[in-house]
Amino acid sequence: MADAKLNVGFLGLGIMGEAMARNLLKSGLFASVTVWNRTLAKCQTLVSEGAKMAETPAAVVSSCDITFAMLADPDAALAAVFGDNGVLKGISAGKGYVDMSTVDEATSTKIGEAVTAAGGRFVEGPVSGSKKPAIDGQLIIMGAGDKELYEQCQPAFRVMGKKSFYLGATGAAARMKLVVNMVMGSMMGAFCEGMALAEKSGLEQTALLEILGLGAMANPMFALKGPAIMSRSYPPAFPLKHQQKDLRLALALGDSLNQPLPVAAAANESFKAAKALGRGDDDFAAVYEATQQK
Ligand SMILES: NC(=O)C1=CN([C@@H]2O[C@H](COP(=O)(O)OP(=O)(O)OC[C@H]3O[C@@H](n4cnc5c(N)ncnc54)[C@H](OP(=O)(O)O)[C@@H]3O)[C@@H](O)[C@H]2O)C=CC1
Ligand SMILES: O=CCCC(=O)O
Repeated sequence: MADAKLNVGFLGLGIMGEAMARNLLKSGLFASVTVWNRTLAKCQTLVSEGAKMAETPAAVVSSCDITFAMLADPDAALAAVFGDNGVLKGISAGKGYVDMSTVDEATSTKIGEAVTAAGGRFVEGPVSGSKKPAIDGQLIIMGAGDKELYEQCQPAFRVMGKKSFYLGATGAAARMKLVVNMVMGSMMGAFCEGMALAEKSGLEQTALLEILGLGAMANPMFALKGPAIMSRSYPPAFPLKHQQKDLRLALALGDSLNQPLPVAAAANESFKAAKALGRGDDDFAAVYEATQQK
């Protein structure tokens, strides 16, 4: 992307995608930024800020050199590529497709093989960091797949993130992201149980937060989510349904390798319970609600 300005596209304008696409737009590095979202009305804000809009993934890809995607889950990622007027209908020789959604290796591999069979190039690029890091362009990007495309994406990755890692062949970044989010979900599950036990045993949750924050377990997630848990108010930054999806996919990876994952399996049960309570669209800190069931 160093020479002539490229036309870039973005599929999926949810919590993360809208912020990431906005940063591409604001950077001024690209000749154009063309966006698509399944619910097309959600494109309007970015269009009012200077983005172009296309009515299908195929139309985005055919008008862009590189298209990024940030979609909910494996079903969404596959639908955008293989569906009617999907990515495959717009791919041609040399075009790049970079899927930044959190999906499993099988999904990513299927997409990568189809894109390359059509003459395109493929990188998977899932991210760590939530709504605020996405807004601030401070995501951590895990890349794998076509190394040349990964290098060509560096200017875009620097706009969206603070650091990117090239991890190897397609699948490596998907696996890394699932491992990272398995640890995160397990930590959040344990943290919420601690908050619940503190409260039930007559301790101040604020005191627990302060004590945890001063010791070896201090971390930004407890500091950020602790107050939300105390107020039992969970505006979504990372929707709980996506955290449960990531635990489910990580457990499936563990199954396929005979890797015991008892802590993650228990955390997954808590997230499933919270989802059953109707908390799927709340922030993943709402797993606390599963600890409040009688
Ligand atoms: N939020 C976070 O903190 C982080 C999220 N992630 C991952 O990033 C991805 C996006 O997350 P986030 O932005 O929070 O999610 P949102 O739920 O806010 O957005 C999901 C996006 O996927 C689209 N979508 C859902 N189903 C389909 C489908 N069948 N076909 C096409 N498009 C579909 C939605 O379109 P529509 O508007 O029409 O519903 C929307 O654009 C997920 O994989 C998530 O795990 C990774 C890091 C952090
Ligand atoms: O996949 C979501 C990750 C959220 C985070 O890293 O804070």
